Amino acid sequence: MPDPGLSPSPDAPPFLSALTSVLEAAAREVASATPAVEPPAVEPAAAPAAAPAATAAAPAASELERILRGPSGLGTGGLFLASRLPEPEVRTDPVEGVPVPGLYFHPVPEPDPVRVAEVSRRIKDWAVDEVDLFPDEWEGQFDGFSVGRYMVACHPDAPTVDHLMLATRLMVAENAVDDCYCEDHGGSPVGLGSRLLLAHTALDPLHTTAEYAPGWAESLGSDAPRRAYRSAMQYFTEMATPSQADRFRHDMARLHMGYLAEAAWAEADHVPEVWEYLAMRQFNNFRPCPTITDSVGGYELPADLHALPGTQRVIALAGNATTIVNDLYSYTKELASPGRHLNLPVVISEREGLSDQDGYLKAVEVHNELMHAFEAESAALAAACPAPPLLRFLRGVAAWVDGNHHWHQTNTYRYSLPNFW
Ligand SMILES: CC(C)=CCC/C(C)=C(\C)COP(=O)(O)OP(=O)(O)O
Ligand SMILES: [Mg+2]
Repeated sequence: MPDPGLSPSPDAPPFLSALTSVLEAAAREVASATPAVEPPAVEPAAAPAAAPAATAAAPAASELERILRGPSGLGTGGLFLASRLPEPEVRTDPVEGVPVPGLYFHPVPEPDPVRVAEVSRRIKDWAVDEVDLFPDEWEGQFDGFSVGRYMVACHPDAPTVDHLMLATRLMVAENAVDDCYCEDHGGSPVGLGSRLLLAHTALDPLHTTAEYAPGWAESLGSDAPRRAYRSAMQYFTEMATPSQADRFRHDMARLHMGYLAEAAWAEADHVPEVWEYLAMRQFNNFRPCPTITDSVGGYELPADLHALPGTQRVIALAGNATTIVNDLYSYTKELASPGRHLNLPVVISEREGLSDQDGYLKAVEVHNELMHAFEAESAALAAACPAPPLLRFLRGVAAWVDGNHHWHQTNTYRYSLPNFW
């Protein structure tokens, strides 16, 4: 059974080692349960059997064999890339920025500087020449975001820079919508629903009559966020499968719903209950970034495996952990911004009568509990359904979680820690 590129580094955290040992055990089981001869290169597309529920017991060997094969039939050959990718050069020099004391995270090496430089060059060209993203006075903030470094750190298995650019354009476009529609670059809760819905049609197109279609099409070029969404989505749909594009649209609708809840509370100057805030932050969330890890990796997690309740829970837990990381590293930036910017430490302090410091420290504990739950559930899912595309997807989500922390910790242009220790 070829290793689908899942062998973790010797110092991999226990969670990843567990994933790998599950894959090796599954490989042994399938090898012992199946003849040594090579299966036919292309099998007639069989009617997809119901995907096995993520249960404590591993699926039967025949079912396991079907799952391990992944998607088959015409046109699926390209979904399985060479299992060994060249190891990118990584630097071990010390990085700027210190981690939040007490935070549970996995350090990652500094991303490959050659890839970082190429992605940074290409994304700047795209932003300036293709979508006219920002006025000159915002160029420093664009550069300071270091999106090239962010995406190379979060997608270590991307086979090419073209694949990395899929994630990078979307990340920039998503932040442009957040900054310009919701936050401090002209954002406002007033009328946000209308702006977000019209921008969403750049991802999820309007299907209408010949008379009204031109007005809609022209609107997609009317502001930088919509130009960015339109272009980034065009590039994405050219390389992703229709199922992956549909998954992404669903995740972006979740994101936009989260923005609307946050705006409703801002408009009323309301501080939600802690659980209400956590619910909002599960939607106003990095989720649309890790869930494209398969598209950026050049393979596909089949829709039936993505839809498993176990997969959905793992994705939600990972997204929640990554987004609370942002709350913790952006805390001082948000305290300094106009008005009251809600984040988990602020809401805990306000709702539970704790000092700023104690509210922050409790938010760290909430993050750690989410991270442990993510890793435990991911390992359980891998054991219940050890299909190579799912195992690779789970590893990709874990890599995104780790790269996201690395970027937040080391982006000292954008973030700094409170003096609570
Ligand atoms: C890239 C993406 C999908 C973003 C989703 C929502 C979002 C902007 C965040 C999760 C980051 O939160 P926040 O608005 O607090 O950003 P900063 O703290 O200003 O970095
Ligand atoms: Mg923030």
